[in-house]
Amino acid sequence: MNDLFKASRAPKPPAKAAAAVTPAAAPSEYSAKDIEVLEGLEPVRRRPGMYIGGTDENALHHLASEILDNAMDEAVAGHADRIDVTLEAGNWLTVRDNGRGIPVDPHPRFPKLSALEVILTTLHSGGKFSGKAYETSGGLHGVGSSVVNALAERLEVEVARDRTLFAHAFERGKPMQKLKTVGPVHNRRGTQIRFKPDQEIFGNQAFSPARLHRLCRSKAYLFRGVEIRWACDAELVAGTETPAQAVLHFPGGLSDFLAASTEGRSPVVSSPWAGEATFPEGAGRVEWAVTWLEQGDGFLSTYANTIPTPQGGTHEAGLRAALVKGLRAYGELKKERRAANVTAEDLLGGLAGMLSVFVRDPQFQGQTKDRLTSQDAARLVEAALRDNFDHWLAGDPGRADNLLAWCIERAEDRIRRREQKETPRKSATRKLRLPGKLADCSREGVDGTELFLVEGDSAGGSAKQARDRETQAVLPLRGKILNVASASADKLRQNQELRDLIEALGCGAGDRFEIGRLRYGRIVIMTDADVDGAHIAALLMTFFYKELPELVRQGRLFLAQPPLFRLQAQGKTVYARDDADRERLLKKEFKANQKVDVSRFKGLGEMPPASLKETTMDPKRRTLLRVVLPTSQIAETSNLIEALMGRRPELRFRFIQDNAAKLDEEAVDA
Ligand SMILES: Nc1ncnc2c1ncn2[C@@H]1O[C@H](COP(=O)(O)OP(=O)(O)OP(=O)(O)O)[C@@H](O)[C@H]1O
Ligand SMILES: [Mg+2]
Ligand SMILES: [Mg+2]
Repeated sequence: MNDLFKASRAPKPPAKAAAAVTPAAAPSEYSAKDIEVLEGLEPVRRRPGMYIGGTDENALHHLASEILDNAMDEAVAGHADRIDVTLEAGNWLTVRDNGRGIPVDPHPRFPKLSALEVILTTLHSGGKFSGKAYETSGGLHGVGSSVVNALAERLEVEVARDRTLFAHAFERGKPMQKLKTVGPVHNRRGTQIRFKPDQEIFGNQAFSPARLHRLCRSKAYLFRGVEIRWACDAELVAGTETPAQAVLHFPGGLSDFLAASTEGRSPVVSSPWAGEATFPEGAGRVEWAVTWLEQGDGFLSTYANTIPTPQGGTHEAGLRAALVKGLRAYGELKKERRAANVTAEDLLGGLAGMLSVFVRDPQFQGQTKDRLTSQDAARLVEAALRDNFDHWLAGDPGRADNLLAWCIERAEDRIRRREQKETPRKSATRKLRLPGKLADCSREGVDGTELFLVEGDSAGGSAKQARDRETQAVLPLRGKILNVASASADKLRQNQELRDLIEALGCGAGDRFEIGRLRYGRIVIMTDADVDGAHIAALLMTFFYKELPELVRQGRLFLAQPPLFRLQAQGKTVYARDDADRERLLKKEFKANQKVDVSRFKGLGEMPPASLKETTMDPKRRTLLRVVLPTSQIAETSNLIEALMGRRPELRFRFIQDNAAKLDEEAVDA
């Protein structure tokens, strides 16, 4: 600060020289006097972006993080075990801890000021530079609390230390008076900071209770030695899911966090990989909890000294390395050559996990700390996790084999997609282009092969796991496909979903249809057992009827019959197609007084792959409906389809239902 002060007094250039070069008041005049040196907290107010990444909602919440991080640092250092976070009406936020309290004695370098005032009004002042007062803190730059102070309309601090309560208040970074000694206190110690973000900087934006509550919850998961009490003005959360009050304390740590975050989603492995380890030579420690999800996207949340690092960094790199190397080594052990193809992307795509490190003297990118850059973290994390992962894999071979098979499948999907992209370039003559989301079967030709058309990516994920990879291919179609009967030929050709479908079939459509190039023996429409599903099935049937009638004529088009209900009682499970079927099965399959557990599938994506296979896909056990158009009725059918699909959308559901019923008599399966 003193250096800066001196710099602002830099000698001015001689007035004469300046006048000789440029006429006074010329617009291009630019000299040393234009160079400003901002003092105290002024730079923070002038350029908030440099300290909190902007002035948007994220930046606003960053203020809360800074204050909470300081309290967490105090807890992680072992001096506090309780933090109260309170959001009041008017956008006032209070964070109170029961730690040591910010020092209030006069600062050796600025004897007229308390350390508290120096901390809050001077950038780069703090107790976390040397690692003496804190071992593994999230704070390191010594700017956090002063930045918050600068950007707060008003900030009030209370410090309870040595049985005395002290108070100090600031407005936009400026002290309102000297530090006040309020008087003696008992049963209280620590720091309380209450502040309201400055509307001059943030406009009308206000703290989001949901976001603050989430933040507090994740901090409590990250450090089991702390209890965070969340409280919020009841009106701010009325009608929302955010509680007005909550006690957040999680002795299970990250494992609890992971369980809560993946509730209701089915994992690939029977139990997560979780644990903790300390780094050698007191360099810190690491805690993690990781699982893999059968469907949908995963997530990896990483933290360093309880600070979220959404852009990852070196700790994440260490985790990736441990996972990939560990899995490949396991593959080698199992003599599974394909494991060598597995990359971090294959492993991480469906991974759901959390990684939290505590390291000394962390390096982050910028004050918002979105990425950890400490070089040694990668090595420390990899070394600590690698052994543990190897043990976990070896400890339960069934679980490890599942994971390996799942990763190999993803690797092969990825390689196939890449090859498909490259094929047209390589061989212009063969011209085999397949849509990226098609999961093809390994057998070639129409003999015994089937293409399943499924509704949406999540059902697609289930179907891919439930299929027989040799003979069954899966193509997920997104959303409602175009209504073919009322769409122009041009529009039809532009529709991506239909183009993908035609590409997958290989035989062209309309006048370019060539049955000899058909790639599958059967095409099976597999949609959810609900109105939407029926609608999509109807649209697809119409499409085949209009564009690929030969396939229908040859009896290659089918409707799958996924169940809507699962009925379970003591070791017995049966599946029902609809309400009537359910009632029938309840009477037929179970005793009258038996307690039967009936669950309804919301969609195919919700069905465990094993059930989907058993009920709907496995050729030995399923029922398929063949779509048949007797030649004599083609003219009539054509009218019907035009009428239903072209102009009367409300009748679509009836159409498919009626037809399904009619077709039932023709139910086939070879
Ligand atoms: N709740 C608290 N309890 C005890 N000391 C605190 C508390 N909050 C802040 N301090 C002290 O004030 C100092 C300055 O805090 P500030 O947030 O400005 O910087 P920092 O935490 O050191 O680093 P960063 O800028 O990375 O947050 C801290 O280093 C710590 O010594
Ligand atoms: Mg801090
Ligand atoms: Mg400071």
